[in-house]
Amino acid sequence: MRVTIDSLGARGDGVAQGGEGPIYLPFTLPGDVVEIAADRPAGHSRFELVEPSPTRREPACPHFGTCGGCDLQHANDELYRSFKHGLVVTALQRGGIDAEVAPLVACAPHSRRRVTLTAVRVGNRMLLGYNAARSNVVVPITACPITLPAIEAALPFLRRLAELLIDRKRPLKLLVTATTSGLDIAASDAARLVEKTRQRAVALALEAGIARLSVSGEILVQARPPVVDFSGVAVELPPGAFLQAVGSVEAAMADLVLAHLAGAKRVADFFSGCGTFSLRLLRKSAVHAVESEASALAAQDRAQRATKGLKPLTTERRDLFRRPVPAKELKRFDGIVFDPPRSGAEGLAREIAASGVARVAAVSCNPTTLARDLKILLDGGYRLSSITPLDQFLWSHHVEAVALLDRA
Ligand SMILES: C[S@@+](CC[C@H](N)C(=O)[O-])C[C@H]1O[C@@H](n2cnc3c(N)ncnc32)[C@H](O)[C@@H]1O
Repeated sequence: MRVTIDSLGARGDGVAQGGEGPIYLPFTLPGDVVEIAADRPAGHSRFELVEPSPTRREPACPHFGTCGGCDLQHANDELYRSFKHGLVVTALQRGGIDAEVAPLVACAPHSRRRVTLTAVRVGNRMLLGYNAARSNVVVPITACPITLPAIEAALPFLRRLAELLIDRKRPLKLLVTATTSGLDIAASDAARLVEKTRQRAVALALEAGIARLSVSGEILVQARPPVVDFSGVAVELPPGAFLQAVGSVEAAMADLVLAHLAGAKRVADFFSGCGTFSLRLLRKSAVHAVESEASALAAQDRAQRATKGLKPLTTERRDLFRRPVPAKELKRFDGIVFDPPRSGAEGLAREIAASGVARVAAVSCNPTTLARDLKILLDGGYRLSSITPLDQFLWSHHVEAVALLDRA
């Protein structure tokens, strides 16, 4: 069957209309004409590109098409950016919200400061890379044009490190973060380390000049504390702690949040992590930071104490899904920022809606749960003053957004 791709689906696959409903074809673009051959031998592509769309361009990476990390390297910038913008527009429409969406804040290639690599042993070979799309198969990589050059250059070292740490029975994960003091590597699902392996891993890490190596939360070696800079406030990252993936996009998110909450005297930062927003807000507002990870709260507390001229910070360890802060306790704040995991912050949004706090900034990595939470706030009397999509996961189908609200 010959079809023309007419749109992109939410996961970045091309969509064509077949007789029995939509057909999703990975790595195709609107305007592509493809021949679908369902009777091809197993393992072969189910379709052939007959006529390429004018929106195609040469992918930047040799692994594009097999590696599952990127969905859309073959799309030109205009199509790619309108796809990401459209993800937020569609989520708002489906959530019953009528709002204008600001242009996408884009990120450049070679800007990602954090990646998670997977290593597996296949026979005598050790493969280090990313999973293929929707699969457990690891595609070994020799390049990764989304990451900062420091991470790409470390791939040979990371392969040698994985050889030492890998457990034969399960995939090893390496969370690699480029900090201002060097690479921070947090390994998980590693083999049980005997003393000799431990020493070899430490020697290898020191020789490669990395800042810190930790395995399953235990620091094996720290040559220098891994530090990130939140607009002039230096924070020492706990092993494995959350960090926004691209520094420039994090700064753009923070600019939006800070401009909206300017003038607030007491701000609550929910799902605060290591203080991405709270530490920046502290230049002008007192902040109460709430988060489930004690190490992340301790990191921002230390950073606040070590930095001159900041307003007071209080921290609270709390499970905000099980125990959202009640509306009556929120009334002591005049600004709120919340930045939950993908599942969103439904319970907290209900409390905020009932609180009457003047200004709210909602940050999200999932447009669908964001739309649900925004609807709760709008129904509770808030007005949406802007919503901005931001791209931290270049060439993927993921998009972040910052929504700014005040009382109507
Ligand atoms: C998307 S991150 C945002 C962190 C921070 N705002 C930032 O920009 O770096 C979500 C944060 O929520 C925290 N978290 C996850 N589940 C939580 C829960 N049930 N209660 C409170 N915090 C939680 C995570 O530890 C993580 O730091």
